[in-house]
Amino acid sequence: MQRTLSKVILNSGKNNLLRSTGSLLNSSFLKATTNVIGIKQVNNNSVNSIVSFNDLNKRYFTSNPPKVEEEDDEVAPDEAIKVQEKIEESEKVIGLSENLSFQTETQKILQIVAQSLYTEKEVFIRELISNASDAIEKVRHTQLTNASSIEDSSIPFEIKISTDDEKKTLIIQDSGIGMTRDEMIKNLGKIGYSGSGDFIKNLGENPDKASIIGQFGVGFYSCFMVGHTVKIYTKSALPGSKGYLWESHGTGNYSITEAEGVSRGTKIIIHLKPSSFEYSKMTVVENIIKKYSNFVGFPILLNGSTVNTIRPLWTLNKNSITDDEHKEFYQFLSKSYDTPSYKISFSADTPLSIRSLFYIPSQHMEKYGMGKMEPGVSLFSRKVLIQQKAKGILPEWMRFVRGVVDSEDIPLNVSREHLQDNGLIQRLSSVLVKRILRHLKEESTKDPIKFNKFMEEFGGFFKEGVITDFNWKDEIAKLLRFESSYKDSSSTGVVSLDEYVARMKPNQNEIYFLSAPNRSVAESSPYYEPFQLKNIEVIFLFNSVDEFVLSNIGYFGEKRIVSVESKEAEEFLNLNQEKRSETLSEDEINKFLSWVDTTASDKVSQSKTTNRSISSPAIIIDHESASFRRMLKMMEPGKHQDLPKQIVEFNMSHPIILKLIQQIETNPTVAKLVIDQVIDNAFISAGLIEDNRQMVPRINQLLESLLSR
Ligand SMILES: Nc1ncnc2c1ncn2[C@@H]1O[C@H](COP(=O)(O)OP(=O)(O)OP(=O)(O)O)[C@@H](O)[C@H]1O
Repeated sequence: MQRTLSKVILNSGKNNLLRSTGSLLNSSFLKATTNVIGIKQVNNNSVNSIVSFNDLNKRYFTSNPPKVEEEDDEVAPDEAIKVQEKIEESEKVIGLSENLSFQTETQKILQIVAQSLYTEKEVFIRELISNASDAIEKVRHTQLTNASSIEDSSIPFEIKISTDDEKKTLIIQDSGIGMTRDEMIKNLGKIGYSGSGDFIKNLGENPDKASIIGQFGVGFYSCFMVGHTVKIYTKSALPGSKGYLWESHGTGNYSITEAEGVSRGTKIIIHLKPSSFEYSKMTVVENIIKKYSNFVGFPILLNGSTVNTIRPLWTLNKNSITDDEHKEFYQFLSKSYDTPSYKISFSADTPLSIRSLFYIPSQHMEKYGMGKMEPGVSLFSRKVLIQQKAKGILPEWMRFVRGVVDSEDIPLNVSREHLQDNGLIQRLSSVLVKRILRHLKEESTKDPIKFNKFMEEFGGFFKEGVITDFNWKDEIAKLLRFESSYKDSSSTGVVSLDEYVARMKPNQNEIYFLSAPNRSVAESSPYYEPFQLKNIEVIFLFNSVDEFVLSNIGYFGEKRIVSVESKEAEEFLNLNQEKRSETLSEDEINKFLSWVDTTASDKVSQSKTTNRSISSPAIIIDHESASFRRMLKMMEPGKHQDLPKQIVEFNMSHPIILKLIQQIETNPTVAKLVIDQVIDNAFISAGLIEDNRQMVPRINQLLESLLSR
């Protein structure tokens, strides 16, 4: 029975046969057989009009139906009809079909969308789910504001998706606001943009069509990228609304037919093109839903099971989210197993609509040389994913932040390639960076120990920020932590620049730092000595990059940041120091200095007396930073950098200098050895000597002369 009727229907691809069988189909016989063979729709069409048959014939035989290999069966079916026949649709069309044309501009845009808008075809699912979610949002809102004005108010808010690998169809159904006949014509028949004519003209041959089109609402049309036929059953939520079938091949026309058995909302049936048959497979669709729409706020049921299990936490009231939920969400986002050290939730309505939730991990892998982290923030618009791990939402140095930003001001089709150049994204980014930095600042005062630990782990990113992100360097500087000479039982071991400034001496205008390999070297440095004597705090830097970071900051507020080895430090110390009472006459001093200039001319550019209270005989001032030298060397490993001559200051009260002066004439060989060693020692204190092996023969000579006295 089934086979016989199928044969009749399947052979009915010929127009006249359809006509001749019309009366046969138009009978109670049909009703009796539809359940058996499952071809309700065709039968229903036929029941109601011969015009519909013609329509069907025209639709499926004149607009390039997909080529499908014939089955090796005596009743080899025409796949186009077979697909149509076997669709399980509870709806029945009633009345005549109304044939309508898409607006001219829409036709052109449809063509472009179907051919070139998206490089990834799979996004049509995202677009349709997004529309479904919007439609449910609208009905929910209407119901919340006026419960009586909703048709079928007991239907649950959900999105149902079903795949049929045999029929090569994909159905997406929502229980949303639906559409009236006029709304369908308005919303689906034309592009919702008044200047679309100009738009098409401008589009012309522009190679970047995707980013231009992305500014306009063309989401629905994306289903024609994968479908040769799209049918929509829809019924508006307005009480007393009729149901309709909208149908098109995405070419110039569409039809609208009244239908019964349509439930509130919209049901889209896509008959897939052979090149897109994969979208009739459940696993393929499931992965796409999880990728793009996992956080849509309504349940998405795929073939009966809920797919989106995670609540869109960023849209919820932050007090309603448990720590466990945060942890689960963070782990989902970051694909990790740790607990985030901070969570930052931020929402705003003006000037931009923003719902965001950020997490800061407890550790990162870059420090293990695992390569640069990918950005970790995904961009959503109304809970629909625009781009995963989007570049440009946060600056690159903030790549350790994981999270979600949802802004309904961002169009779904915003060009991903040009996200960073988009003015809206730049504004969004600016607001978000400010909030994250502000939040971290608050955390630093709330729990300084926890914050310092965090900075120990992530400080490198912030330092990168100071160097690479001019816009935020001052704000970032407030979060940096450094070791310093300051000791206090309540101190956390590190200081912020704000804390340093608060402890500055009344006449101190500069922030002083000292680079050294470790604390003990810093504390025994002759450069630190005068500061220690005067009880002036000095920031200790133990990492070559830190000096570079501080020189990039330059000024912290009004306060200049300078090295203790700088001219500025020298001037400050001079101001704060009584002139040393020299034991030598001016003549003796000048004689000594000119002897140094000639004897050590290979290393000394200028010799002077020092006013610093130091216990060393000599010191180098205003020299090239040792850290910079090390960094340059790291950048150009093979290149030898000659050490320039230095300004050396001598402590004319130091016993070595006093005794040396006495021996310049009487014991010139030893005097030369001594002055060379004194100068080298000053170079060592300044961190400028990279290889001290060259000093060994000289030290041996000195020891020998000492022992032979
Ligand atoms: N599932 C649906 N339920 C109700 N109305 C719908 C549905 N899908 C689409 N529409 C209507 O059709 C219009 C056009 O949809 P389309 O996806 O092309 O653009 P859009 O949603 O306005 O913009 P976008 O490009 O951001 O998706 C929608 O604005 C909406 O009014």
